[in-house]
Amino acid sequence: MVIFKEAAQLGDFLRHKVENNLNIGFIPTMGALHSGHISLVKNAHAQGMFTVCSIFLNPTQFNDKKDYEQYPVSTDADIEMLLQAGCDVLFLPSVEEMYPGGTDKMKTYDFGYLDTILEGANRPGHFKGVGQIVSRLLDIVKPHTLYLGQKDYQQCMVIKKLIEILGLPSLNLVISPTLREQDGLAMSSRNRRLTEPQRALAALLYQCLVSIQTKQAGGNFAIVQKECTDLLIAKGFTPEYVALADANNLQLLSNYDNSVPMITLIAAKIGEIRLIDNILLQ
Ligand SMILES: Nc1ncnc2c1ncn2[C@@H]1O[C@H](COP(=O)(O)OP(=O)(O)OP(=O)(O)O)[C@@H](O)[C@H]1O
Ligand SMILES: CC(C)(CO)[C@@H](O)C(=O)[O-]
Ligand code: BAL
Repeated sequence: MVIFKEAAQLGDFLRHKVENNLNIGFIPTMGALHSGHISLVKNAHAQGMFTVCSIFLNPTQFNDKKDYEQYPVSTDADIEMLLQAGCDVLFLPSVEEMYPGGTDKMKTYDFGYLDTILEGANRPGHFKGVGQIVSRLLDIVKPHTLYLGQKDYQQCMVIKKLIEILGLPSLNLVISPTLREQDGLAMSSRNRRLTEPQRALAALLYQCLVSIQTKQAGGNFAIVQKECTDLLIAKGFTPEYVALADANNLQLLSNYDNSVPMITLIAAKIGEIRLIDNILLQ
């Protein structure tokens, strides 16, 4: 695996690979890698991509300074995992490399409705920062296929819109299923910050999602939503949302509606750690 810290060098290297008929598969991450990230790398590798992963803790997408400062970092272990997974290139830039004119100088994108609900409403400025960094990364890496995880479902929709705004119709987007721990907790870098008692409770998010799915037949979402919210609060969580939406466009639904594909999404804090999860209803 080749490691690059400079955008221009990586760009030159990848241009050469494309001239030699390789397809670039790109997996952007913020590091502290786990098996969920590695599943994306392995997927790209299995699809015959020349596989590029980036690790960059992007300051502009953190609305909470403490969350940024305490985000787990484990670069040596990350490199080892990427090597094992068959990753071809790791891009490991500095903040200066990604924001050469400073973080204020970057172009921003308007994601409209998507930025006003759920993660957008609860993390002001978050998607603006995601748009800034993903547009910069796409410009450097110029991938054929971009690999993202369903755990960040709203982010996937925002990036889909970004791809439209940037006018990149040939860029293929692959969204991979959420990898979970044995008790159902979605794998997440932030899980590392959970204390043992917090970790023991954390699978409650997934259990709530499953109960929202199970109770859909003839059910009343408002009742199930309240049950989940009350249960989360009783167990010491601070829920931010327990939502049901049209999976095509994230229009929020006040009740189950079998005429559209549905997704249920939760965000809740346990102590200082903010966790999100979702499942598509079947
Ligand atoms: N459990 C998972 N299964 C599959 N893909 C995942 C999983 N967790 C994260 N990803 C995907 O990996 C990519 C990089 O995510 P990121 O580096 O933010 O990790 P993360 O675990 O989501 O971190 P955190 O939840 O703490 O923000 C994103 O596309 C994300 O959706
Ligand atoms: C897409 C991303 C790498 C942009 O910083 C980040 O939001 C993430 O890891 O999901
Ligand atoms: N995993 C999405 C990026 C973030 O939480 O900032």
